[in-house]
Amino acid sequence: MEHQVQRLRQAFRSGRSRPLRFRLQQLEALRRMVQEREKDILAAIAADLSKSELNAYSHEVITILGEIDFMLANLSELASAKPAKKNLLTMLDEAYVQPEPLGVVLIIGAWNYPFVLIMQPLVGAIAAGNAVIVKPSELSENTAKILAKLLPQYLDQDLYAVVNGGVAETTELLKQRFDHILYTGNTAVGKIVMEAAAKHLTPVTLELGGKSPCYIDRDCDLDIACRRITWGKYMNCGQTCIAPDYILCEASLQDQIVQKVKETVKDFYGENIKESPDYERIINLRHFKRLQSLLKGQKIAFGGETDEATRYIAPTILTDVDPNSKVMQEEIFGPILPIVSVKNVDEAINFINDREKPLALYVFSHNNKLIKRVIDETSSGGVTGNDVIMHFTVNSLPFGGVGASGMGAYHGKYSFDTFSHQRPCLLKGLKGESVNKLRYPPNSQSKLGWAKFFLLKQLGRRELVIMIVSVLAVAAAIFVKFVLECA
Ligand SMILES: NC(=O)c1ccc[n+]([C@@H]2O[C@H](COP(=O)([O-])OP(=O)(O)OC[C@H]3O[C@@H](n4cnc5c(N)ncnc54)[C@H](O)[C@@H]3O)[C@@H](O)[C@H]2O)c1
Ligand SMILES: CCCCCCCCCCCCCCCC=O
Repeated sequence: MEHQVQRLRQAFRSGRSRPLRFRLQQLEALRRMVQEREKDILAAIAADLSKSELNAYSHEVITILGEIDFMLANLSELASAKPAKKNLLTMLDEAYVQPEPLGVVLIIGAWNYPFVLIMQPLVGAIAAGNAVIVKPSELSENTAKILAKLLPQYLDQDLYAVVNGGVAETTELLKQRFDHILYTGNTAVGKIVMEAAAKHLTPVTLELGGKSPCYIDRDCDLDIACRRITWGKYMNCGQTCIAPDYILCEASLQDQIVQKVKETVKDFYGENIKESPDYERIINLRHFKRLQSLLKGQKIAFGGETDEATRYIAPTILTDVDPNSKVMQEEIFGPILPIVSVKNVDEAINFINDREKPLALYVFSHNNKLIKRVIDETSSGGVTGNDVIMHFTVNSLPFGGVGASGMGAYHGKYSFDTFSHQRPCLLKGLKGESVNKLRYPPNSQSKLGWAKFFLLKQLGRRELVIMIVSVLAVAAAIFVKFVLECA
């Protein structure tokens, strides 16, 4: 491992990853890889998640093609130096912020969207000019294998590497010094990653999970709300970090919601859900058993069937759920949708604020003021109003958590920024020592007065013009006086 990181560091130090032309070439190669090897990639994702290739394409491949296209179109602007506002003391100097690559970065992915969660940060890290090691999840082993096979065929092998393996390999990897780590996965391992990173003072982006609430207001089109929630909850068999984890609503809405979700499930997946190519399976037996245990003692209003041999769990709704029950204590990450009743929106807001900050928050209402109020009075990684999941798809929005759901963000410009250092640069000339005397010892009251004037005075464009005109006027007056006196 140490040797591998060293090799990448050496390649990074050679400066090869920095020129924009090189970064663009690598991103184009990545796009070629996705297009030319689409079949292999889809087959791997499909095998890992019992997913149809059509769904693998729309859940994972579209996002990556969009992200690569965004970077190709915007890289030169993102990577350019941005002029910075100056003060009176530095008025004649050049001040700008120059994004620079961080160095060698590590990206650790999770199994539930195994392609996106490696590739999307990788696009940002390459665009920002870094060397990168990616560590796909061992639980989605087919995608891990295809990434290890394909990435070296298309990308510069000295700058970008894939390490595959489980806890032992990741633990070893985390002993190495990186310049940034982006980790996606559960909170417990997030803490392990952050602790390992702290030993080297390596900054981290932690893309974690949590229980994302979904509040349905009485003043709402329930048909539409339930259709959208059904899509987002049961997509990928509920194994989506931003799936609506549970519903909060007034008790009187509960039965209607159950009925409408039930009808939508039938529309989406047919009479025999097991036969539907659009309904996935639970990733492994451990998660299957964990999910089964969440059903114990609950009122199952719909679904609840399980089949261990195929790790099938039907789309399920639990009603009258006690907030203290197990299903409300951990992120569900499966196709189980509890409904917890609240008296009104105030109680919903308190319910959300009494718990860890979630990765996503959803509110359904005709009343925009109510939606804004819920946003203003709570906190979460991201929000979608009157829909679920969709904020993930907008790459002009930063994607990430807050508090227990993570730190930092990526996607689009935010990925570029995450993997860059915003380097402040001030370039001065070697003249102007008369002004500099103000900061050289010995200090005095008068120097302090001038320092205050130069550093604290906020001059807008108008004041600057007045000042320049005044200086010119004084100069002109001196000149005229001098010329007239000499004449
Ligand atoms: N915020 C997001 O974008 C996002 C996306 C997907 C999943 N998630 C969250 O991730 C969780 C599900 O993922 P998971 O954690 O089951 O995925 P996982 O089991 O695939 O683990 C994630 C990564 O951590 C590594 N890992 C596991 N144990 C480790 C250890 N002891 N030391 C070092 N590395 C270790 C794995 O090898 C893997 O690469 C959920 O909570 C979900 O909400 C978040
Ligand atoms: C025309 C149909 C297009 C549908 C696009 C929907 C894309 C959904 C992508 C969801 C990906 C969510 C990944 C979340 C990562 C966390 O688990």
